[in-house]
Amino acid sequence: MAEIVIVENAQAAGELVADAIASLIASKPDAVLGLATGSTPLPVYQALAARAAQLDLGRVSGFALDEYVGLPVSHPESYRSVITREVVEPIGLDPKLIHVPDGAVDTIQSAGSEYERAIMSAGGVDLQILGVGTDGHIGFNEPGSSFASLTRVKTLTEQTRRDNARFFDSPDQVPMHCITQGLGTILRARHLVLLAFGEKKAAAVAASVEGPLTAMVPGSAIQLHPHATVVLDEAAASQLQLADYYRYTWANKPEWQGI
Ligand SMILES: N[C@@H]1[C@@H](O)[C@H](O)[C@@H](COP(=O)(O)O)O[C@@H]1O
Repeated sequence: MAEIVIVENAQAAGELVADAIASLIASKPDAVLGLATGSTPLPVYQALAARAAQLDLGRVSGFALDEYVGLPVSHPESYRSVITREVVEPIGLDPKLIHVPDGAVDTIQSAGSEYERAIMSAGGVDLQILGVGTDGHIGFNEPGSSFASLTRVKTLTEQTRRDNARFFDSPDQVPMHCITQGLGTILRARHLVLLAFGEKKAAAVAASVEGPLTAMVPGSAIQLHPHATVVLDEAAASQLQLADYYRYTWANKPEWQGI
């Protein structure tokens, strides 16, 4: 089972995950980070930006989870733009080392396999940051996604398009298709760190962490991973049956052990 850490708030979660990333970079200056979009990982990026001056980031590379298909990269809500604005610039990563799947329609047939090759040739992802959708999706792997899936095109559910409509002028501007790392791609990363905050994620978190392994809940794939950490606030943890056990385990964890 994943290690579940329940913290006071999103800011504390951001600090905790930034600590893990900082120690990864200290021991491996060419670390490969798996980057997620969405509002959830923002406290991690903010905490990293705050300590960027103490980190040697020149060789750190990154791979985003997903991208919309058919949205020009110059669009402010393309994930390429979001990653540049919220991750690369504030933290000061080298833009040449940051990869986002290519959502251009004319090359979409080969974009998935090219992305898989790029991840492999970088040596694989060391630490993958993940959020979770209200329907349990990770990346853009909607319910029904195979646990063995690799980077490919998916059709977004109505629920995901509604959830993401807040970033667009109207819901029908949210693209219908995306290209996303598969669950199989995500499971190859050496450490998964899934974050979730707020009551509206509580059901997806409980299903992912304690529910049965099922393609109906893509987040449940993390149960297959040998090193997965789930960082939650109280509201997101509110439907977990074993919450007291997770608190007890964390409180008694040796100080020298990170996440
Ligand atoms: N593709 C992204 C996911 O990677 C993200 O986890 C999810 C949740 O977003 P938020 O963190 O804003 O709740 O939204 C999008 O669908």
